[in-house]
Formats: sequence, structure tokens, C-alpha cells
Amino acid sequence: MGQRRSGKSSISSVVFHKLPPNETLFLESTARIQKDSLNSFMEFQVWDFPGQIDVFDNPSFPFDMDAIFGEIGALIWVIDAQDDYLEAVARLNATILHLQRSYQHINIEVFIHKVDGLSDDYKLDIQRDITIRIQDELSDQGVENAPVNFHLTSIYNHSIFEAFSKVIQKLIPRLGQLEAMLTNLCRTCRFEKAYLFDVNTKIYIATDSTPEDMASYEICSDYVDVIIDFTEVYGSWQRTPEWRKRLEGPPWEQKLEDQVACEWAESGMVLADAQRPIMLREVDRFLALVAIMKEGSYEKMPQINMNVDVVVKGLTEFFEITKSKMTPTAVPGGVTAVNGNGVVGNGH
Ligand SMILES: Nc1nc2c(ncn2[C@@H]2O[C@H](COP(=O)(O)OP(=O)(O)OP(=O)(O)O)[C@@H](O)[C@H]2O)c(=O)[nH]1
Repeated sequence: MGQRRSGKSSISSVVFHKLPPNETLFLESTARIQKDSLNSFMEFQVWDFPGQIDVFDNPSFPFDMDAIFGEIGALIWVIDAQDDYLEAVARLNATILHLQRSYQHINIEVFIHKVDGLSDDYKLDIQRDITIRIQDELSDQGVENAPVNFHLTSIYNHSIFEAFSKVIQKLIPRLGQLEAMLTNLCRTCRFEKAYLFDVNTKIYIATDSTPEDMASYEICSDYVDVIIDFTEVYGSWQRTPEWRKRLEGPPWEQKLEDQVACEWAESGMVLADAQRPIMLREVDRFLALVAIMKEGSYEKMPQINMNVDVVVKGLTEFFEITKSKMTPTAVPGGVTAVNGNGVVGNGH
């Protein structure tokens, strides 16, 4: 939700439909509520509300509030940081007060958006100003501790994916267990940082307990892109029977399936300048584990693979158990997915 032209449809199109940011210039204004569903590691729906509609103050078309807010887990409010934001903040305040009365379970995530082109100091000033205006108004109305969080975002860099990652993480039951698994893996394998990615959207749904680091997120997320593009081109490559016979003949004398280390997609790469290998391992058709290793740890790949195997099994079980408990919520997609054979294909 948010004012007209604040960037709502652009965010949804860039994150969930891989629209290049420049092409959002040609998006038309949203006239009615757009619902978008994605069957990913959890079932998402994104509802894009037209900026000109105020659902709480629309006497001619009263909305069914329970149908809209009864089941959602998070409400994202987009504020255009490059425009006068006083009216947007006033509408956001009114919305929070409405939600606090009947739907306190909803996390309110404020995206202070279009911060590209603004200096770091100015961004922080705006964030401080908006936070104070909202907190003051809420405490004047007697509302304390409302679940409101702020994110500085832009579709022109990774900040929008990072912010969405944080929003989604809050909706995952037992996130702490996922994080503990990744933290243990990092300790055992001496990884610097590990992320569990939703490959469709490049949102990371969990990471280990070391401090957040935008640079590692960016490199891992770009790596997911590279592998997906590569697999899209070569993944469906069928070997001819003669070629297969040669590969299975001497000196290997083994069926191709038995020669590969694992049935899923896996990949490793060493960056020449940093000397730090990056590894990717598919968990299922929606999720991939990506980790940045310490310098020189490439020789230990066999042990690392064994540990990663165990964690991948654990993650698979985790999602089987928690799938039924996942909150259906805010967001969508419908793009490429890695299927069970490590091949990227369209649809699910
Ligand atoms: N500089 C900059 N421009 C952006 C960003 N995100 C969106 N825009 C631009 O903002 C304009 C409006 O974007 P929309 O996504 O159509 O806005 P909306 O909130 O969906 O608008 P309504 O459908 O009218 O409610 C477009 O020209 C986008 O290119 C951003 O992060 N930075």
C-alpha cells in the first residue's frame, strides 16, 4: 500500500517477475487491487493496492476488512523518499491505528523507497524524520510498541531484495532453527557467510548469525543468477546415446548417474582477486544454499560436501514439517524454478 506513483507495482514486478528496473518507467497506474500468487517454498500472495484508493475511508465501495486483513502476515507501506511525504505519513498513521484495533498480528513494514540518488546522510535524515513522525502520532493516540519496521529501498540496487528478505523471514515459523543450522554449518566448514535463497526471487530466507553484510549478499545473489542462467541454457542438454556410452565406458566403467556427486545442482567458483571460493547447492526446486568460504578452503571440498549433505537433508525435513504451519501472506512471482534434476525450467 502507499500513495500513487510511490513505486508499489515496480517493486512487485522487479522482485517477483524479474522486470528490469528501467522498464518500470512504462508501468501503468494500478486501477484495482492486483492479487498475485506464487507457489514457492511457501505459498505467497502479493496484493498491490491502487494508490488512489483508501480502503478505510471509501463510503461508496466499502471493503470487507476481514477478507483483506484477516489472513495477511505483513503489510508493506511504500513511501516515495524523493517526493513530499507528509501526506503519505499521515495515511500510514491512520492505517496503523486502524490495524492496531483489530489486526494486531500484522507486521507493518515501511519501505522508504527510491533512495537511489540520495546521499547517505540525507537518507538517514529522512528515515529519522519519518520514524519520529509515526512514533509521535502513535503515542499521542495511546498506541505503544506497534510492530512497525523501516527499510531504505530502491529497485536500482539489492536493497529491495534485502528488505523483502527481512519481511519474509519474520513470517517463517521457527526461523531460529534454520539460522542455527546455518550457523553450525559455517562453524564446521569454516564458511564466512551462508544464505538460504529462494531461487525464484533471490530473497534470502535465512542466514547464519554473523553480522549482516550487504556485499556478501550481493555476490551470493548474483551467483544464483549466474547459475540459473547457465542451467537454463545448458540444463536441458540431452546427451546422444553414443556420447553417453563413451562417458560410461573406460576408464570410468560406471553409469553416469553414479558418477555425479549428488543428484541436485551444485556449483563452486573461486574468485581470483579475493581467493574466497563460493559454493552453491540446490536444496529443492525452490531453495538453494549459497556460502562464501574462507581463503584456501577449496582443498577441503570433500569434507565440506559431506557436511553440506547433512544440512541439506535437515533443511528438507524442516520444510516438510513446517510447510503446513506457514502463514499464507504478502507476495508472488511465477518465474523460473530449479526442478528436481538440477535443471532450471519455467513454471512449477
Ligand atoms: N528512482 C526510482 N524510481 C522508481 C523506483 N521504484 C519505482 N520508481 C518509479 O516510480 C514510478 C511509479 O512507479 P509505480 O510502480 O507505477 O507506482 P505505484 O505505486 O504502483 O503507482 P499506482 O499504481 O498509481 O498506485 C515509475 O516511473 C517507476 O519507474 C526506485 O526505486 N527509484
